[in-house]
Amino acid sequence: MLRSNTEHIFKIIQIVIEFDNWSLFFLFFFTILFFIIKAIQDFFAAPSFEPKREIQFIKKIFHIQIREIIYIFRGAKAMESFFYRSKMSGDLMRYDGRVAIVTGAGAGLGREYALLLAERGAKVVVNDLGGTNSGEGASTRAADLVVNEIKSKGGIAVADYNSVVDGAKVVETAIDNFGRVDIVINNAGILRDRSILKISDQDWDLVHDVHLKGSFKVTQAAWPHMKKQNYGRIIMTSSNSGIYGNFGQANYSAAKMGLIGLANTVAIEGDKYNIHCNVIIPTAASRLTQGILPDMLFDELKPQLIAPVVAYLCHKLCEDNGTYIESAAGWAAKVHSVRGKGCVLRTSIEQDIVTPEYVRDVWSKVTNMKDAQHVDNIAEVSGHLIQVLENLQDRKLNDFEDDFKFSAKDLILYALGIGATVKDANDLRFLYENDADFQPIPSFFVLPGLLLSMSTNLVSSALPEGKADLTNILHGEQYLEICDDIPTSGSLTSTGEVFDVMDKGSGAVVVTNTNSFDENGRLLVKNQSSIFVVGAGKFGGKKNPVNGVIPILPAPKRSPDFTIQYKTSKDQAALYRLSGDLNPLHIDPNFSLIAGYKIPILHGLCSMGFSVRAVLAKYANNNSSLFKCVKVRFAAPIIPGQTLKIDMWKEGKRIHFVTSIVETGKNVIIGAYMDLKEITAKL
Ligand SMILES: CCCCCCC[C@@H](O)CC(=O)SCCNC(=O)CCNC(=O)[C@H](O)C(C)(C)COP(=O)(O)OP(=O)(O)OC[C@H]1O[C@@H](n2cnc3c(N)ncnc32)[C@H](O)[C@@H]1OP(=O)(O)O
Repeated sequence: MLRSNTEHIFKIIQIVIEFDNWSLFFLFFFTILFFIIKAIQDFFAAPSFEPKREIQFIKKIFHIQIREIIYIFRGAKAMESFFYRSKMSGDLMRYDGRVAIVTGAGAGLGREYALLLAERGAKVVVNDLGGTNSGEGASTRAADLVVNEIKSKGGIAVADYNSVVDGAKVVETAIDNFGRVDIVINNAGILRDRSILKISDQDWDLVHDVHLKGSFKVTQAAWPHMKKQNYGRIIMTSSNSGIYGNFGQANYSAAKMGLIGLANTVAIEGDKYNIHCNVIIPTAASRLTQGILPDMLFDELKPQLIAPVVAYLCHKLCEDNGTYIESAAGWAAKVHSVRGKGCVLRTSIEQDIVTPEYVRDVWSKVTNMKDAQHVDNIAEVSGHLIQVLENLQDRKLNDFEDDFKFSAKDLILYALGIGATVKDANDLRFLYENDADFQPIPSFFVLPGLLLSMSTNLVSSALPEGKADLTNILHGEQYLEICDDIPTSGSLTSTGEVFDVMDKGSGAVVVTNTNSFDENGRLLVKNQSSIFVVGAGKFGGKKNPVNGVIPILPAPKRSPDFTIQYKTSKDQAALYRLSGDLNPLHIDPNFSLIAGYKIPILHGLCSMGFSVRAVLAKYANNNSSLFKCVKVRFAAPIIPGQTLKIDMWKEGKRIHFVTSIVETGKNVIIGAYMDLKEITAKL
């Protein structure tokens, strides 16, 4: 028994040494360990018996365990080889019955492609002119060596010494020797590196002939055969020198980029005949890259690490068509172009001029790649242009986006900015975050829309000529609608668009629409702002608004139902601006002079906030949740410190109001109304 156990242990060691899959080995090792521990446990748990029988029992146990260990390890070994076979060879990709032409196959990448395909059953035409790197001379040696190598390994290959420019002859070699052609790998290439000034016509032509024309000619000659057999796999070889440019390689870069263009169309034309054309963008150590790449990189760029990628692209299993694959050093990735969202350069379908100044003003939008996307085909390009025109017709111009975060502190600061005061006990709910009814004053939500307009070129993007800037813009009108329950803190995302542009002679009126959504995508707020751009009129635009611009409404003719007065403070604008509208027009005397005002004027939205407070206090018991919407026109400027008189008329759930200045009697807000969900005032 001892002898047989020793044999068994040797057997186990031998099996373990042969293990390739160590994770599998450890799995089984621990299974066995578990068995042994279990057996020992069972033994000690068993009732006591005579010592002799005990020794017998231990021997028996060990004998059985060792036999079992062998069975288990043998099982593991069998599984290991099964895994190995199925991973490495079980579904071995073969090319039996396929005929492949590999151009420039005398060395480097081409040689590796030829060897790999031949090893896996393809009959290979090893094309190589046998010239130098720069395309001089010719020799049969390079192709012959590769053919001999293939044959010595039992493969089938034939040499072809034609220039790829004579593509028909290359393909003839395939047909004469093997009767068909299934795979074309356009790999032949030369270099004639010179900086742009020094490139001769010959440098240009030769490089283009070998890379671009050669690929075209071989592909064209193979085409009828592939079409007839309803099968073909074509590879074009491009280069990062083409995609990114490389100093001294203008000729080569142009040809390599040309190959991508060639592949794009060949892929489209071949699709219905099951002829696929893909592009490989290799970085490989070859005679073309020797001396160009750093040594450390050069050593790792083994062509045999790229060949399997190309072999896969050439296999019937590969469904890609028109794909560009970059590969190097045992790494591969798909490459494709993307296009930015872009920017419409006209304000309406009627406007048929685009000025360089306008392009300058929106350049950051033209070049913004934030939402860049891949375009699949040329039909998508035309489809997109049609969409642009339809949007222009519907007056949907460019989209703008902005984020707006707010907390209780912002609500309180805003409330103070529009005159809420702790002197009025009813205002505490707007000023104290621990108040049981703490809530925002609804007009706070004009801010996301306004700040989007101020932080982007939304308004100036609408004007065909001349910019809108802080020296010539005035807030003309505002509409605000609250669409859902409003929170006391959160983060909103606002999207904005220019909705209308009017030419009022003395100025242009740009109407913007902004929608603000909460973190869950819920639409909370709609804003529509009309910005009066002084001096930007007379551009030949239309005068009247389009449908959808919310009109102002005249107040009823009778005397007001109710009036409230609020005195603004001299610091009103200084306080209000801290809510975000930092326009210097409202605080900087020098700036206001430039804008045409003797002293800084109050923010329009600040006076609107005062007016909303008045209506809310009178008709909604200061309950913001009853607010639906408000519309105002800013008819004249207000100086901080002036007293506002808000006259109100109740018409159902609509409260019309006009705001005027007590000291001058001048109307500053006209055509205004606020809609409530219900009225709480007892009249
Ligand atoms: C970039 C990001 C965006 C930034 C947003 C804003 C940032 C803020 O910091 C800016 C502000 O808060 S500015 C302060 C608040 N606004 C004001 O004080 C403006 C007061 N209004 C005025 O002075 C004049 O109405 C005035 C000067 C606007 C127009 O007066 P006039 O030139 O005399 O025009 P008028 O002859 O009365 O009318 C000509 C046509 O224009 C229409 N119109 C008049 N006032 C308008 C107004 N406020 N809004 C919209 N349209 C207005 C008239 O209806 C008339 O049109 P039409 O000829 O078709 O009848």
